[in-house]
Amino acid sequence: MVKESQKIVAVDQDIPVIDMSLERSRVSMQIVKACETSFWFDSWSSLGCIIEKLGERGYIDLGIPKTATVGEVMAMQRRRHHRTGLLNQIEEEITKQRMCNIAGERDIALWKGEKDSYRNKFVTSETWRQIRNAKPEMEGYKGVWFSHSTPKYSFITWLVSKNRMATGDRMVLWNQHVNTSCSLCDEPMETRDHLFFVCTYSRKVWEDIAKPILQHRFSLDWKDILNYVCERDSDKTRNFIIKHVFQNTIHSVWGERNARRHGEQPSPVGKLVKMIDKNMRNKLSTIRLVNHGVDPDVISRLEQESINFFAKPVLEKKSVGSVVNRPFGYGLKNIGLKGDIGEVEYLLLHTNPLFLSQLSFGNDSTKFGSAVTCYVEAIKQLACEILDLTAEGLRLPPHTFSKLIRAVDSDSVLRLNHYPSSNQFLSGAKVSDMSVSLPRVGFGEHTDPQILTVLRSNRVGGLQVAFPDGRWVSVSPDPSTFCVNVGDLLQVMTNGRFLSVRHRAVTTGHASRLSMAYFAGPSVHAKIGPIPGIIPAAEQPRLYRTFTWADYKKFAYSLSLGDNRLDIFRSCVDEHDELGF
Ligand SMILES: O=C(O)CCC(=O)C(=O)O
Ligand SMILES: [Fe+2]
Repeated sequence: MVKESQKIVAVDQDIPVIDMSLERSRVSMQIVKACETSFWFDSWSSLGCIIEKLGERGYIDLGIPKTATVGEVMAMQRRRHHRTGLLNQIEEEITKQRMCNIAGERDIALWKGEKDSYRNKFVTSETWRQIRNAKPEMEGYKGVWFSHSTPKYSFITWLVSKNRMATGDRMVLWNQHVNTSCSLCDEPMETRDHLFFVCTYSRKVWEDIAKPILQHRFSLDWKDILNYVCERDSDKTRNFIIKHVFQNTIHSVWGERNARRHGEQPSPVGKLVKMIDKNMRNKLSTIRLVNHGVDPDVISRLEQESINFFAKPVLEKKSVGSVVNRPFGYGLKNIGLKGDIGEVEYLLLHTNPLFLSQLSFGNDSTKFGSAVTCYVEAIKQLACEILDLTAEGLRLPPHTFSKLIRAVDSDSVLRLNHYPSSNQFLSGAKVSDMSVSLPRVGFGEHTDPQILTVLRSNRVGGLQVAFPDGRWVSVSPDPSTFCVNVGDLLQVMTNGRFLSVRHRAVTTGHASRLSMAYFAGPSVHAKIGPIPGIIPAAEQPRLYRTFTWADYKKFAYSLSLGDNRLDIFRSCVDEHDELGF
């Protein structure tokens, strides 16, 4: 039983290791009945753990071996009289248990929960609460620890909020001759509250970054800022952005301060602002949409139709594409025209109503067609809402982006991807031939070309997103939400303020995965380039030249899936084309 409770603590490597011999008496498991219960190490009586009361000497004093169970002691032990009261008390407990006559019964493990209640169900969170030593909540902890925070930023913010950084006022306590002045502005005493965000340098950084977000709540006072950052905002995205920007600024200002102390060249305010802005954009290249308002029926209808479709024989599936030109229609393993291969089959559909009306899905034509149409209509609406919010955030006219999607000749597409389970693997390998737990490439690494992608998958995971530091991070599957990815065109139009996100899908074959990706694109004739309102005149050069979506597509077809398709559109000179926005 003791081993059992130790195992529980060791399950998750992220949970700190806890010495159960110290915690056992307070914690987890109580044994009310006896034959597998350790006499010494389980808490079977009102005295708690006997080993903790007597120590190892107790084996001799009581004449009971270390490995004895309560059941064995009940059966064998004859009552003895001792000189010490505690030993006699234990003898009494043994007698009491014997009178209950439980020796031969099986154990029932009860887990100690809140308010000292016991139940036979194990709940990790309750056990964790029992074994941890809860300290009072730290002031401002909500601004320090939050989900999806960047650990290195949270860590520094934690130290700063506890005022534990080696600022001038603290260093002078250890060494009177230390230079206490602020390395950023030469103020004679560098304190936490001065460095963040009163100093002329960090104040400018904070103003540039945070004023547009915080507006009338903008402040330079450390306490005010921390309080505001900890407030709950009903808008979760805004909440996240504020916290992240706050932490990122602290991290960057501290980095700049250290660099200067160590004799490095000062960075101008603009450089730091750009860096923080870029980090933020990287964080937001993929977002998850919850409470999106799309009718679940519309989603499940298309999901069911897709399942039915992919269950058909390959020849039948291929016939769907017979009336349309490549790349539309059914695809099996081959992605694009350059030999990219994945463990996937898909159906690529143009969302133009005329195109959809030309498709034939055999007997199920009307049902499939109407499921696709309803889904596309709902997701297009959602994509436009997101794009309008994006335009608002960038202080651009409201429909700057969405009007491209709403255009009658918008080139938006829908791809239904099916990653089969191991017994359906497309390569023809038998289950026994391969290790199903080794992830295989389902859809190779790439960025999505269009403006925005709205992606939904079933309960099976597989989507991974590349982080700037090179890590691949798995996106947990949640069929009730959508993942929204920034596409190449949005990167161009925002002159790199948003970055298209590199992602891929892997498949282990444990279960069949279905994803539905709506790619919101403009008309093929649309001119794409950085939107004039977004280029802050002298500070940031125009990163891309103007091109049409047709130009991009033509070029993209000549490349492999993972190639960078934007490099050739990078501008060398500062152009001033008429974009018509
Ligand atoms: O299936 C997925 O999760 C990703 C698919 C994808 O990236 C795509 O279709 O472009
Ligand atoms: Fe994609």
